[in-house]
Parts: sequence; structure tokens; C-alpha cells
Amino acid sequence: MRLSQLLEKCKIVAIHGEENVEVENITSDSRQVQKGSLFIAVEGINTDGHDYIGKAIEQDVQVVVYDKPMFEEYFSRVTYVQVENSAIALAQIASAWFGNPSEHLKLVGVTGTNGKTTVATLLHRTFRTLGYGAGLLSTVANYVNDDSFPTTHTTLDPITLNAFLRKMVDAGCQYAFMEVSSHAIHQKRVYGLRFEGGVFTNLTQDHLDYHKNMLEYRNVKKAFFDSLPESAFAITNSDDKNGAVMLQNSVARKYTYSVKGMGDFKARIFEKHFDGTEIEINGKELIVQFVGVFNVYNLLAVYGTAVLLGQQPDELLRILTLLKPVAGRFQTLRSPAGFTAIVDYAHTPDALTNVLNAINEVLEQRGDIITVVGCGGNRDKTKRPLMAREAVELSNKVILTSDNPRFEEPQDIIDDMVAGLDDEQRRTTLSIVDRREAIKTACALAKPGDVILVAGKGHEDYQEIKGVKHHFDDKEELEKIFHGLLPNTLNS
Ligand SMILES: CC(=O)N[C@H]1[C@@H](OP(=O)(O)OP(=O)(O)OC[C@H]2O[C@@H](n3ccc(=O)[nH]c3=O)[C@H](O)[C@@H]2O)O[C@H](CO)[C@@H](O)[C@@H]1O[C@H](C)C(=O)N[C@@H](C)C(=O)N[C@H](CCC(=O)O)C(=O)O
Ligand SMILES: Nc1ncnc2c1ncn2[C@@H]1O[C@H](COP(=O)(O)OP(=O)(O)OP(=O)(O)O)[C@@H](O)[C@H]1O
Ligand SMILES: N[C@H](CCC[C@H](N)C(=O)O)C(=O)O
Ligand SMILES: [Mg+2]
Repeated sequence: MRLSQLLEKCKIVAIHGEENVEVENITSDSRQVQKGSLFIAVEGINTDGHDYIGKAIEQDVQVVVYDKPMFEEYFSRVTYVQVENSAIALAQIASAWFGNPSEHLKLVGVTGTNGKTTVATLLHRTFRTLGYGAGLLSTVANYVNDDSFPTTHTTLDPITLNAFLRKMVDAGCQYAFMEVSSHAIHQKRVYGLRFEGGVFTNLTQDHLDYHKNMLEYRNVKKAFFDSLPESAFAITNSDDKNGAVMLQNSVARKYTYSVKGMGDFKARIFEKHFDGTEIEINGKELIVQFVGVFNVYNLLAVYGTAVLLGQQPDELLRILTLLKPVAGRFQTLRSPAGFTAIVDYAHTPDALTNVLNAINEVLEQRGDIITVVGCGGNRDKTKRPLMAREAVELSNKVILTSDNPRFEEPQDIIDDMVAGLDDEQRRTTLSIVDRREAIKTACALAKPGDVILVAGKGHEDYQEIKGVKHHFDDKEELEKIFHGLLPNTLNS
């Protein structure tokens, strides 16, 4: 592609060298540079792409895009483009490289602390059921219609992201649903994409390792709605205290959904069961196969978004009754011994509170709740004591264990969790570093009628320890115990 075409939307400060060149490939990673590449140097968190410009030049790069004025001499065979902001230019160049695919799709972005995967996935399933070509970019997997592809991030880097959107356009998709993480907004991964709509789920504590404080975290999320065009719609949860704030400066068409108060899309909850919930949406009664008040919010967000995309309300309500939980989100497994296990991705204090409240509300035969939970390493440390406290206050027994320790010592993470407990709570809480042992112990302790919540890893099929991902799947572990492949005893 011609360089001029790629730079069409970029804010250029200066160009040195030949402008009329053909680019063979684009990358922001010097390790991926090939002959004829355009390399975009982006300042990161660990390192700075500008430090690798020399390496890129050694590999016969054609064009270097950068934003730090740091050159004293230029190599004549390379074209240098200084832009105002490299991260923004990366998103713009990536979009141009793939033919601006977001402009050929009705693209909806879902943001918020919890519920993004659930809402985006259910939207994708709804639109597939309605017969549309539709894609999905989510934490669990990416989809082009019904073809699934593994993913690395909740929101991909701009090049991979635009490559997927292109695949969707080429496969005839009319709609695309994607999660928009706060990291992605902050790092400009979604900059310049044309959104048809934005959805806000909720805002509670997470990622305070990355964002300085809750105010900054909130403002980053809000920036997504500030960036939507007038032609887009923005739909927010008006029961969340930050719901209105998200939309206050947005020029998009604004809509609300609510369970507790007034809203353009409104739900009421009648009966809560272990297998589903009886609800009313905009005056029509239905039974959905989801548990927990939080899932009523998720379904309402799906319904509202689909209506705003022009779909027929009655047909949508029919589809809502058919939808099933997303992988690793409140996934229920019944043991032959008569207890139930729930695998859930709750990895924030609010998610854990919600899921435990939901279990308490539908608990059969007054059984006990046994919670197995850990916290991720190299992530927000301040959520650890809060998660431990929520777990202990809403369960009968808690086993603290490891999640993905990453580069931290697992016992240190558990110690941070224990710090949230009082003396009495510490005495009655178990700590078992090995997650497999922790799950085995919970199963050995469970009586018929009890519920074991295995929280934090949901769909993940690995445990990340010191940079290596080891196969580990909570559901698989439980099934092995249930089917006698792992002994269900305390001292095995
Ligand atoms: C903290 C964070 O978000 N980091 C992301 C960021 O990496 P970084 O800023 O550390 O990059 P860096 O290593 O400093 O490198 C800077 C630049 O130098 C380049 N480089 C580097 C080395 C080299 O030899 N040559 C070279 O050119 C790199 O390609 C990069 O362009 O940019 C990378 C490329 O896009 C991401 O892969 C990386 O995600 C890391 C792996 C990560 O774990 N991110 C998580 C926290 C994340 O993004 N999570 C959210 C979900 C959060 C939620 O649950 O809500 C997500 O969207 O997935
Ligand atoms: N609307 C909601 N409000 C609060 N908690 C929720 C909501 N929806 C889901 N949860 C809880 O949060 C967990 C994660 O849900 P989900 O994967 O849909 O969120 P997410 O925003 O995509 O998370 P991530 O930031 O990791 O991508 C669920 O397993 C559940 O415990
Ligand atoms: N997207 C989230 C997922 C957390 C999942 C949990 N299992 C952990 O590893 O902390 C993050 O990267 O913070
Ligand atoms: Mg997600």
C-alpha cells in the first residue's frame, strides 16, 4: 500500500526522506520487521519502541513512524515520519492498512468493570440467531460468524484488532460486538474505529495497579463515550452511580437501562431459581436461563442494544429466553455426591459479592456455600483484602488459593488476602496454595445440598506462573473429581 494512503488520517509533524514509497507490511514490534515494513515506535510501559528503531533499520525497514523528536542523522534509504502521537498513529495506520473495516460494519463496543464478555457474547449469539452475519471480539474468544479464534487480550492491539474486523467484513458480517477494556482506551487501541454504539455495564474497583485511582479509571472509561460520534447511540446502566457520568459529555444519542428506577429499558425481577430467573422486560414476562440480579442487567443491556440496532422487541424477548450462560460465567456442575459446583470468572470484589449474593438467593435445601478463591499476581493488590473479606462474609467456608500468580510468590498474594480478615475469620479460613488441592479439599468438605463456588478463572484453561502458562481448567478439575479420576478425599 502507498505510504500516503496509510498516513491519510495521521497528524504529521514532519516527513524526512522519500514520501512516494510502497509499504509491504506494518508492525509496532521490531522483532516482526521484514524488508519493506513500516515500523511504528510506540512508548510502552516496560520499554520504548523508539529504542528499537536502530534494530528495525538493520532489518531493512522502509518507513519509521515515531513521535519523539530524537534523530540527529537520518539514513537515506529510510523514510521517517514524525507524528503527534505514535499510539494514535498506530491505530489509524492499522485501520487504513485493512481498508478501514469498522466503517463497513455496525460495530458496538461494550465497556465497564464487569459484564463486558457476557453482554458482547450474548449480543453476538442474539444476532447470529436472528440470522445476521456477526463477529465478536472478547476475553474468551474471537468469532467471525461461527468460526472461533483464540485471543490474547480482552481488547486486541490495533493491528490484530483491525485484521479481525477485516476478516468479519470479508466473511459478510454486518455486525460486530467487542469488549473495550480500560487498558485499551488508555493505550488508544480502539482510536478512530467507527462505532455504531457504546454500552456501559458498571464501574467498581479493579486495575488500580494500572490506573492511579478510581477517578482516573472512571475518566478513561468515560473517554470512550466522549469519543462516540453524533450518529452513534450510547446506552448506560442508570442504576450505577457512574452511569450518568459516562454519558454526560457524549454527543451520541443517549439511552438508559434500569432495574431499580426509571429507564428507557426497564426490567423487574419476580422469582429467582437455581436454573434461571423469572423477569419482566418492558412489561413482558419471561423466564431466562441466567442466575443473579447482575445477569438481569446484562440481559437488559443486550435487549436495549439490539432494539437500538433496529431489532424487533418481541422477537428479541423470545431469543433472550433461549440464551445460555457464557463459558466460565456461573457455569453449574452437579456432582454425583449431591453437591453443586459453580465455576465463575469473578475476579473483582464486586463480581464476587454479586455472584455470592446470587448463590445465597437461590440456595436449595439450606446447604452451605464453600468458596475457593485467589487473586491474580501483578495485578491490583488493593482488591485482594476486599475479595477475601467479601468471600468470608458471604460464604460458610472459604479456601484461599492461587489464581494466576504470574511473577509474584503465591503465598504473598494469599497473605495480602488474609490481611482483609479479622482474627476470628482468619481462624476459620483455610489457605491452600495449590489450586488443585484447594478444589479437592472443597469437594471433600461438601455435603449433599452444598454449593462450591470456584471463583476467578472461569473459562481460563491455564495457570500462569513465572511467564509460563500451565494447563489448568477449574471445570476439568471438578469433573475429574466427580468422575473418580481424582480421589474425593481430604488426605489423598
Ligand atoms: C500493561 C499493558 O496493557 N501492556 C500492553 C502493552 O505492553 P507494553 O506497554 O508493556 O509494551 P512494551 O513491552 O513496553 O513495548 C513498547 C513497544 O516496544 C515494542 N518493542 C518491544 C520490544 C522489542 O524488542 N521491540 C519492540 O519493538 C513493543 O512492540 C511495543 O510496541 O502493549 C502490548 C501490545 O499491545 C500489550 O500486549 C500489553 O499487554 C500486556 C501483555 C497485558 O497483560 N495487558 C493486560 C493488563 C491488558 O491489556 N488487559 C486488558 C483487560 C483488562 C480487563 O480485564 O478489563 C485487555 O484488554 O486485555
Ligand atoms: N453486570 C455485572 N455486574 C457485576 N458483576 C458481573 C456482571 N456480569 C458479570 N459479573 C461478574 O463478573 C464476572 C466476569 O464477567 P464478564 O466476563 O462478563 O466481565 P468482563 O467485564 O468481561 O471481565 P474482564 O474485565 O475480565 O474482561 C462474572 O463471572 C460475574 O461474576
Ligand atoms: N482481564 C483480567 C482478568 C483477570 C483474571 C484473573 N484470573 C487474574 O488472572 O487475575 C486481568 O488481566 O486483570
Ligand atoms: Mg471480558
